[in-house]
Amino acid sequence: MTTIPVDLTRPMVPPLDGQATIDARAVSAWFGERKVLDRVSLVMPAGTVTALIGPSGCGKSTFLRTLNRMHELIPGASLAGEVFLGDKDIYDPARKLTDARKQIGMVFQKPNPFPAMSIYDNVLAGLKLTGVKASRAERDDLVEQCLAKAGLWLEVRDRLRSPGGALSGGQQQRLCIARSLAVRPKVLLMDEPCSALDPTSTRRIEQTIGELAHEVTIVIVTHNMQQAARVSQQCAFFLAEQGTPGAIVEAGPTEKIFSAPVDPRTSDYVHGRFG
Ligand SMILES: Nc1ncnc2c1ncn2[C@@H]1O[C@H](COP(=O)(O)OP(=O)(O)OP(=O)(O)O)[C@@H](O)[C@H]1O
Repeated sequence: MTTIPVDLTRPMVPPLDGQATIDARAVSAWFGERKVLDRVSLVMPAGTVTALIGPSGCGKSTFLRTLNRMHELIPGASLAGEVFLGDKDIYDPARKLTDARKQIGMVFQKPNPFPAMSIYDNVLAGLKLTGVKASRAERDDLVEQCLAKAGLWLEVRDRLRSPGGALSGGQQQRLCIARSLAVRPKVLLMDEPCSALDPTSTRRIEQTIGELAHEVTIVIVTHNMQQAARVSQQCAFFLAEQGTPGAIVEAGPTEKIFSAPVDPRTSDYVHGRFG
């Protein structure tokens, strides 16, 4: 019998390259005449989980939506600035909107699978929209891979033809993560993905975030400071003071933001003194 040498020091998933770094440069956003974000700049490095924190209404979700061109879908909404994915501006007029959406996926606060569609078809729903063709065997593989990465495979492998709406809330959210992964995004944006879930499902999603971070850059909006501390390596604290547009007060390594922030407003917020 011959033995095949295995290099156990090699990571199973290759580390992300700089192409998956998302870099927002002086992003401002308006709803009609009202400016809600003022020149926000933030580098969200490849392979890192970045948490966006701050009180309600300071522009976290708006900023997240500028990162995959969803902000422009809102009637009356406008924007200035640049968002680079790797070395390309996603707002470059020469680039197609669908490219940005394919490369930068999004998971919302409330799980939104197609309720009557099977679990299997839910995972592949994004592929159909982007016109990607795959054989039956390739589709089967992809469904298994994505459900496994989202931490749902073992729970649903025997009922892939059941409707997505028959799953629990936490399972539905992991199904939505699997659906986002099927188009092989470089970045995954998550807008309070656990706020509608119980503590056990929340911990399961947090575990999934930790597992995915090696292959997709993650940006998460959360109101839960413990969650930000548990899942992120970098934090950005947003604030919109006295009717001024939202801006970043401070951003840096999560440990520093929680234990030794520079700005007293950051310290007050992370220690629950306001917001
Ligand atoms: N569709 C919209 N039309 C008009 N104004 C909006 C719209 N969406 C958000 N806004 C306003 O933009 C500002 C920023 O809102 P945004 O939802 O980005 O804040 P947030 O920090 O994510 O808040 P929360 O934590 O409560 O979700 C708020 O003043 C909000 O009222």
